[in-house]
Amino acid sequence: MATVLTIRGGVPLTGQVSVRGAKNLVPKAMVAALLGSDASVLRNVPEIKDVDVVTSLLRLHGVEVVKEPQTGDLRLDPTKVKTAQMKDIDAHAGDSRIPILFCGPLIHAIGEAFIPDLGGCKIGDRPIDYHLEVLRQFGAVVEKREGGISISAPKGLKGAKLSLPYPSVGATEQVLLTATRAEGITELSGAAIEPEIMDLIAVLQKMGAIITVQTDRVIRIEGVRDLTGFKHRALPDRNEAASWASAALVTQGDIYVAGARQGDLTAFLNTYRKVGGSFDIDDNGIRFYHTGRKLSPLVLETDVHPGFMTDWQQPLVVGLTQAQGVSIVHETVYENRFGFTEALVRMGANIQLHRECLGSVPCRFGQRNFLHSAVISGATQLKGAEIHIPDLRGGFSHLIAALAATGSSRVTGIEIINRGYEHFQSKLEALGADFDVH
Ligand SMILES: CC(=O)N[C@H]1[C@@H](OP(=O)(O)OP(=O)(O)OC[C@H]2O[C@@H](n3ccc(=O)[nH]c3=O)[C@H](O)[C@@H]2O)O[C@H](CO)[C@@H](O)[C@@H]1O
Ligand SMILES: C=C(OP(=O)(O)O)C(=O)O
Repeated sequence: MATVLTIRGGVPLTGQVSVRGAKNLVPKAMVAALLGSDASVLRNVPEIKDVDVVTSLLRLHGVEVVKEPQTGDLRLDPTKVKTAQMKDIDAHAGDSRIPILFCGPLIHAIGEAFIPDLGGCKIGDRPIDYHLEVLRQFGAVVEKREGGISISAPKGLKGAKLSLPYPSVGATEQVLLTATRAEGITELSGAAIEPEIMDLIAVLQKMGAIITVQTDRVIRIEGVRDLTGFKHRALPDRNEAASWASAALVTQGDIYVAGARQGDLTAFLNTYRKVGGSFDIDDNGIRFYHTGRKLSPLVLETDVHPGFMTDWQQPLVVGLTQAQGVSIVHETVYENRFGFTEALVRMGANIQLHRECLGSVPCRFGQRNFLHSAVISGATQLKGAEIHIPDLRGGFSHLIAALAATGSSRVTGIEIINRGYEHFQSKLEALGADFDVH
């Protein structure tokens, strides 16, 4: 029987939550452990589904993954790494996007990799052409097979001069994880430079890698033969922090997010201030709150770092339904990230989607028939509805809309939220949300 969350809206969320290691770093640092000749220790690991998926995939490859009972730290020992059974790997098809990052590390460790079809949020086509192209340039041979791909490098992996057509986070990580132990020098231009990527570079440097981040999105990696294990504390989850910030705005609440770091959230904080949200920063976290004054509409474009992160867009759009006037949001990272607004419209929001680029950030989707710009007119009173959660951030957005709405909402599909929000039900409870689960 599917779990149903019944939410009675209208209660401002107030109190404190903590964010731990970032969903967009932790599973990748776990994959990096495969490159070491001895065990690694990763701290600040959240209990989220993507960590479980990668734990399982690593174990299938003979990596010992042990969680310290006291601290929750993960100890990852790759010394007995081996080829996994294809059928066991395929059981993880559709679970997450991380398996594609196993390619380089597994080829270095055992000469081959079988990768299941990827999962992750359905917010666009999400092809892996950049990943496969860079891997081929390192000398890998990729074969499509039923349920995934097989990949090997009969002549070894060799450094290469690479260029990404778009600063893809995953493809940049693919290059980092492959180049560190490839023979010779790799130069990547058009790289993504998100804070999670910088943290992965920190992990790899601790392992013995030589990586230089140059100006203008160029990263240079000098391949080394061997790497050791690492000890690392994962950077906090800035996307979860931004989600709770939007929850405070939407429910007229006041939430202290322990662990949130200003430096990772600069673009978000600027936007939050412009819309009329307030925040106080201290050494341990950030307090986000609604001031009681009217919210202001704004024009917003998502972008790669250091721009406004696409994963912040969906929760903030709910905030914009509560602003007085017309806001415009141009999504330039994913072609199909506004599907979640359908439920908001059913709840009473006034949102129109457009195929045109309503903004000035160069965008790949303009002439291609994608509803990737939104016009939001507010403020509108949201009312409870039946909701089925479509994806991670869209789902969180639906939850906070339901928490702000009059009446009650019946929400299904909440398992998706566990992919990126640790213990979200107990956090909601701690913030005073009125809901039950059956
Ligand atoms: C687990 C993880 O870290 N997920 C994050 C990561 O996803 P992910 O790494 O999948 O996102 P990318 O940065 O690769 O994707 C950005 C854009 O590039 C396109 N693309 C990407 C690869 C490719 O081979 N071909 C291609 O066309 C995608 O379809 C998308 O339009 O970065 C995104 C952008 O900050 C975030 O929203 C996700 O939360
Ligand atoms: C799009 C997201 O994640 P993933 O890449 O794991 O699907 C997200 O975290 O919002």
